Amino acid sequence: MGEQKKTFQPSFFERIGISTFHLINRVVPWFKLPTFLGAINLAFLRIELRGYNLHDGYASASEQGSPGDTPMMDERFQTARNSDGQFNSLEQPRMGCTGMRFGRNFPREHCQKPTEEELWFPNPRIISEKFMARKEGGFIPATTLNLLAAAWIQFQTHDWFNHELDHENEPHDIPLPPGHSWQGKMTLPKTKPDEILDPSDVKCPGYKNVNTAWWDGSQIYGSTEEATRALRTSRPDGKLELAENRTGAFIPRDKDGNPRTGFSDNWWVGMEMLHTLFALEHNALCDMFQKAYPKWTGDQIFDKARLVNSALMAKIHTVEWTPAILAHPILELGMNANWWGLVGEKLTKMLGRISKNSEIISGIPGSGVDHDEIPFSLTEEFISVYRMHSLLPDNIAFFEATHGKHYTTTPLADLTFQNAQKPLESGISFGDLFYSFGINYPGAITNNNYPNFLRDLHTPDGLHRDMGTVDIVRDRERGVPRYCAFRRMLRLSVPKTFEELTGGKKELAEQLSEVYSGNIELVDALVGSHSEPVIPGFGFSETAFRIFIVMASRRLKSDRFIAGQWNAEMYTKEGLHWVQHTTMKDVLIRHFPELEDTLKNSQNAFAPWEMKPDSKNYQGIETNAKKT
Ligand code: HEM
Repeated sequence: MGEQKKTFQPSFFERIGISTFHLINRVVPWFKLPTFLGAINLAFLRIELRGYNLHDGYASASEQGSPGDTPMMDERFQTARNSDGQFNSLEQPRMGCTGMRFGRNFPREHCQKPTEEELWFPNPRIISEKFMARKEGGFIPATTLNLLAAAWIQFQTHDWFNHELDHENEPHDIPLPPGHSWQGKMTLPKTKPDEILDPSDVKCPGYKNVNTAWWDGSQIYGSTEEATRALRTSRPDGKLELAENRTGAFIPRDKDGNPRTGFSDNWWVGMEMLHTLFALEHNALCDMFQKAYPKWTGDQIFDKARLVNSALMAKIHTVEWTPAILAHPILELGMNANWWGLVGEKLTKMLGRISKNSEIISGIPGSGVDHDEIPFSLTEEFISVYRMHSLLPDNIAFFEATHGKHYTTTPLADLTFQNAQKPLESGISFGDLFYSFGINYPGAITNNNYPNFLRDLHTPDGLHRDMGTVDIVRDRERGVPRYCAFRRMLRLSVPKTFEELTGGKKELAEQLSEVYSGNIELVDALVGSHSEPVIPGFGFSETAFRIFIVMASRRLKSDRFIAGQWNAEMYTKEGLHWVQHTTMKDVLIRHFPELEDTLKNSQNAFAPWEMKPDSKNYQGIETNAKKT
């Protein structure tokens, strides 16, 4: 690979910072530095990566539209999120919209459509069997997290992205190696490429995001204005429609039994819980606004409640979920700094922003929008690193929330799609469900930890997929570079041997070498990420983490409603206070007060909750495992 070109030039001061940390990191990696210095190191690393690792999915920025070709017909969207994602950027109103292409973290010439040989070698089904399949009784729990953390990240990804599949043309016919069984042929619809707008799209096709790319709660509000309208009540109260039965409120169903919410694919009990929770939070916000502003119309109430609810989810993700899964003091400081700045939460809550524009001193919200010269989109590589299917356990153990009595343990496979409400039907309440998720472990993101039901998954659209195979095929199909190239372009060291890749795990190195014919350059990004040694406290690889460094802050920094008009004029004083003073724990207790006692000592709602005495008697691996 030749020298990578930068898409933007850091300032003189930033270049000095970057070079200084390069020198320091030759001796000490960032994660071994004292906490404060480590956080500064990450801040400069982020600037460096922004220069190299942001690339538009279009050959021309004109695809982002202009006020001339995409006029704002309704002034409402100056101060409200548009469900199609339009007008977040007033200058380039189609940016981040439903149906816009995914971008790239690597130059497009390095993300080309594979040849048939490249697509199928080594055979993705063999990879799934060798490196993904969970062995019988071999669930590897992530003991620093709870199952809510797994459900949360799927819930968030449903806000951010979804690829469109091509159900009309010939599907992939995945070659099955001799002796490997599957019911019939293993076919998979191809990812639908966008039309060719430029000659470069032939070699590197663009793929569309059918969700808005913004952090706008589209998983609960929908990704079109029409979808949003259909989810609201017919009353002028700004609320989302919820159904009600003796167990409380829940997401209503359409005539075919599908959940009526913004994004209902890949539904299971975890989605049922989080969609319900944040629909309830939206409705609580509506009550608050109606009281504070009795003259507001239903639209005004809805718009502000959505703004606040979306910002709250972004904040919970930034300062709670991320430090839980990347449990390292530098990340704790760094992620808090993304929201509150290095001056910290207390001072920012008390005084507001003390630095007008510095995201480092006072955090990203309100620091000013900056796309780093590349139109905002989420990227193919961002999706690739969120392929975290191994977070899902085989079974979920259910308990009663107040005393902790064990009810039952159910295979997760029996709690998906139409069966997501099964526990509620058997008398387990939402409060019980949250308590149970609070003490169940998710799976660790590592080799051989895919739940087997996902490797034999029948979805309501009639498809039958091995998600291990699919995860590999999708990355290759969409031109995501393989592990070594991926690391090289993220300016990380590249292993020369399989043993170096696995951090000295000989047996794994041998298996990888065998499957990848001794060619380390062929190792898939996902397999390499699952095989490398992890930084202490981290729930996923450093390779994946580099993509997060760039993208986690970008989602905030590009958003007009977060980095831009982050003020009481946009959010109201009550709305801003709601975002800044609410945590995941508060949301849970607001809607399920029975959880208050359990959560009173919890520092982070995504770490295992304190168990009630009766739950401690349960011996299953779901809640009881040797701490790692
Ligand atoms: C019971 C739970 C789940 C089910 C049934 C499920 C199923 C699926 C299916 C069917 C797809 C589309 C596959 C294709 O491309 O043909 C998919 C994609 C994906 N899933 Fe899951 N999944 C689940 C949980 C999760 C979790 C916990 C995560 C963690 C973040 C996750 C992350 C992803 C990602 C990143 C994609 C790619 C989306 C895209 O291509 O745009 N999933 N999943």
